[in-house]
Amino acid sequence: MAASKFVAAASLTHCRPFTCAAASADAASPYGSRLAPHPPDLIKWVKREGGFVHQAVKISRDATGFGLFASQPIPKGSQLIALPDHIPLKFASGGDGAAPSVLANLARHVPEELWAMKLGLKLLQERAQFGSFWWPYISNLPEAYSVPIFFPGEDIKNLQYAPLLHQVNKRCRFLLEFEQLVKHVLDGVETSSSDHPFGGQAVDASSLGWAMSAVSSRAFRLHGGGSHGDIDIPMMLPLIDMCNHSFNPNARIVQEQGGNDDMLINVVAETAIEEDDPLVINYGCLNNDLFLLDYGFVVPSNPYDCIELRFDGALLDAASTAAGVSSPSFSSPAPWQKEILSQLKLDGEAPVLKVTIGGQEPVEGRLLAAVRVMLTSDREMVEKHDLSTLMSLSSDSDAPLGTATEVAALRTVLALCVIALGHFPTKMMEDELLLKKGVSSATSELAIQFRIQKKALIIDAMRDLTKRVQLLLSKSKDMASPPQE
Ligand SMILES: C[S@@+](CC[C@H](N)C(=O)[O-])C[C@H]1O[C@@H](n2cnc3c(N)ncnc32)[C@H](O)[C@@H]1O
Repeated sequence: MAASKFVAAASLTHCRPFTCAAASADAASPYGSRLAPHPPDLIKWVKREGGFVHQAVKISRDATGFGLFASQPIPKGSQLIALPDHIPLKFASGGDGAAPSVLANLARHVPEELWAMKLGLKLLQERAQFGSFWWPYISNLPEAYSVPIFFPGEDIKNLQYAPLLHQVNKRCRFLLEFEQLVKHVLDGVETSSSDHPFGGQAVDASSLGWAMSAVSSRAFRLHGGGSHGDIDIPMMLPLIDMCNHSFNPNARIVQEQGGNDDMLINVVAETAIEEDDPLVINYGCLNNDLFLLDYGFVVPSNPYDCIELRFDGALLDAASTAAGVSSPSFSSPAPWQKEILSQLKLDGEAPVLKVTIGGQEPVEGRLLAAVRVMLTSDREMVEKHDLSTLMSLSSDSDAPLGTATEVAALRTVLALCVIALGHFPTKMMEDELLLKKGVSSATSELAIQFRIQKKALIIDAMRDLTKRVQLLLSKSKDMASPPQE
């Protein structure tokens, strides 16, 4: 109706549009552009609002966009940043202490695993509102994110790794469905009404995706404090979220209970920091799937990266046969073997069939134990060991069920690795050549880096397992041959 269109147009003058401010694309760092072309100084804002920022902390451009750096040496243990309770952006934060009902209603439809979307709704609301307390912070947020939900379809395919493709598709589907739901709910709210959470603006999958990515790449889950007790509350921490990630951090977040049940959030120097060093914190011991999905980057040689496989009798029979086992029986375990598989949660009620290769161990303990147990008929020998021994690959020459079984088990896992590598349409050398020649976009580069890292970790696991097999074989040969005179 014309009348309501007029109202909508009028009300939009009171809200900030979701279309981004024109910011120049930055070739060195395509994700460096911010929502506002010239956002206010975040350090000054935090100080003005009662926070503390160490005099040597500065914000500078780097390859990731921006980061925090030390402008002079900082001694270990120094307080770097402190944020009082009213600065973090939380879902329930707002004038009256409770989320407005339309927003709360929308948030109820967000599944727990996509918690970032819930806080994202609050972020969008504050982004839309002229005069928002958090605008100095929000205007400093990146305009775009390098997470795979924004990859062109070709680069999603270029990831070549089914578990991640599944997650990306799930998130994209959710955003498209949620867009419809938001539209439906907002249809029932007058655009000029103060109940409208986005100042009368329509919200589409793209702005929802922007908000979800802003939160997933920058929010921290910290103790709520006060009435929230020990519950982890996701919150966006202005300025603190300018710290980039490292598994060797020189800073960390520490929470402190202030007066009136308020929570003070501090960043403290964990080591002495040299002049010009970046201030880095550990985002968590995550695999590259999560780093890419939530943060839009890949950690090279990530010690927590792994590949997922499904524990499947037919797949394991094929791997075992390829490894030279004459008649493997993964598809038809004996009752006593089935019992152990159930204890490993690989059979029985509500099994967890996802197993991993790589990461902290070359092969997940549950998979190793299952393969060992399935490749022996010696029930008595198996029953001499507890589950943790069967799951462990502690020393190079451990063979709890005997050398022959151990060699067959490790070769079966090696064959699984070969099968997993075969699922990637390109070889690692081809990928490396592509990167060397130069690819056309940052998203293609990220997708190729991601799949190179997956292949590299499989190859590392294969090297480790091969070494173990060789050691076992040489040890058993030594024992078989009589000592030389
Ligand atoms: C919490 S923000 C850190 C500040 C961010 N660099 C900026 O420009 O606003 C997290 C984002 O920084 C980038 N980032 C952080 N650590 C990184 C790292 N080790 N390697 C590459 N990118 C990183 C990623 O884009 C990530 O989503």
